[in-house]
Amino acid sequence: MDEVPASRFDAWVRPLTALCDGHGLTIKVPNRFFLDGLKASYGKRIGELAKSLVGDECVVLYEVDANPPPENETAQSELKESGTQSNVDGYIDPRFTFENFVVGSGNEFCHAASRAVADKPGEIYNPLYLYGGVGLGKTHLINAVANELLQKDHTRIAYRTGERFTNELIQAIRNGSTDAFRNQYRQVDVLIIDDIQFIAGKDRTQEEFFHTFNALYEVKKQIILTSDRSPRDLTNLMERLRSRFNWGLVADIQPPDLETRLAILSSKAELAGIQLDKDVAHLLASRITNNVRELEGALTRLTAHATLTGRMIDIAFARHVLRDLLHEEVRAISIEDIQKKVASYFNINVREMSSTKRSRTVAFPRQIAMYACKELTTRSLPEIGASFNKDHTTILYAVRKVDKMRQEDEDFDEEMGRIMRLLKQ
Ligand SMILES: Nc1ncnc2c1ncn2[C@@H]1O[C@H](COP(=O)(O)OP(=O)(O)OP(=O)(O)O)[C@@H](O)[C@H]1O
Repeated sequence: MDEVPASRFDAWVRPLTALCDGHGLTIKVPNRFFLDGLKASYGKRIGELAKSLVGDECVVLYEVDANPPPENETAQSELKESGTQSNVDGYIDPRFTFENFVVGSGNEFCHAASRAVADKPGEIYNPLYLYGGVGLGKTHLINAVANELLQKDHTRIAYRTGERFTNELIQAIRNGSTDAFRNQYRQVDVLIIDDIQFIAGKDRTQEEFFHTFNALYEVKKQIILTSDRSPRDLTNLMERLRSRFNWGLVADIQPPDLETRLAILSSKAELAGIQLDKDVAHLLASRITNNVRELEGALTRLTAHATLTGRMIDIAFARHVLRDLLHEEVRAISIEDIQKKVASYFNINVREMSSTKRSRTVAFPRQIAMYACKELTTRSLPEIGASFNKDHTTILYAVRKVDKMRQEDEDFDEEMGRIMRLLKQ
């Protein structure tokens, strides 16, 4: 109790009930919302205390209590006050903070840009447009910006997914309440839209968003957007929106390298209050390479299995529990396989794949191989680049070029289909 101020003790510790059975500690919490806040604020410390009380092998399990004690509302109201969620229209996830975001290759630029925006919203990078593949931390970063802003002052934030923005607009049109729809967005200091790609191809939504964008931008309110693609690659997007998305800072997030994946695992394990064996961490980080969400999911699965069966998480256990996930990765096609097969298809020497020759007979098959590597393996652009002796921008260029050709040329698309099937055999 000495470690936590009285108000926070009442809010976060008093509503808990704990049960210790000699191997582990089960903590009952009043609800899911409370659980997220508790883990983010005290998960690490609870894990440490449990170990010092019960022993190093102690596993902490959290359970949502079906019959919570009546005084449990304190934490929610405390969260509302400290995080001033009342200034928020939408849900900001309290778990996603800058403190628990691991910075490494692939995300450092997006991280720095997000930090800068959290420091000076509306002033330097407006809009901030973050894009990149699935599960790489975009949502985490934009929530971190929002959480940071909520700590500092009374910034009013609207947080939406592109899908929800669209659905709300459809609803407003149906109800004849488009004015109210418009107004709610124009009164905020920061507008955050996750997965803005969703509005592409939806003319009315784009039109509405265009006006909201202008209204906020003119009065220097911060706009933050995420997408799975760069503005340039968002087909079916109005040109005037595309150009606006480029007015501020466009930053791409790449899959983390091995070192960063290990650091993320260790941070997530620490937050969950578990000790992860080095070899197991290495097994996961080297096999699950381009999606942090999957990496986190693997860790959660391992922990749950270990807790339920009372087993230690060692390599054999991890291989068994995650056999489907790891097996799939083992079977995955390698870059070398692709280089060999594409070279033989086009009748060129496999060494040309990493040579500097630029003649079309060599350069084009090489670009096709680069494209196939991106499509069929889980390797990141820099990793693919290294296998071709090129940097990641050359790979990106090749991927885009082949993609575009496939869209525009039916015969080529058919041939590419054949090549891809061959590569998968
Ligand atoms: N660098 C990181 N440090 C800590 N956690 C991370 C990091 N990158 C991603 N994560 C975690 O991975 C999970 C997926 O991240 P997030 O939801 O932000 O991905 P995303 O890029 O928004 O994906 P999607 O495009 O599918 O929405 C989250 O739990 C997030 O906390």
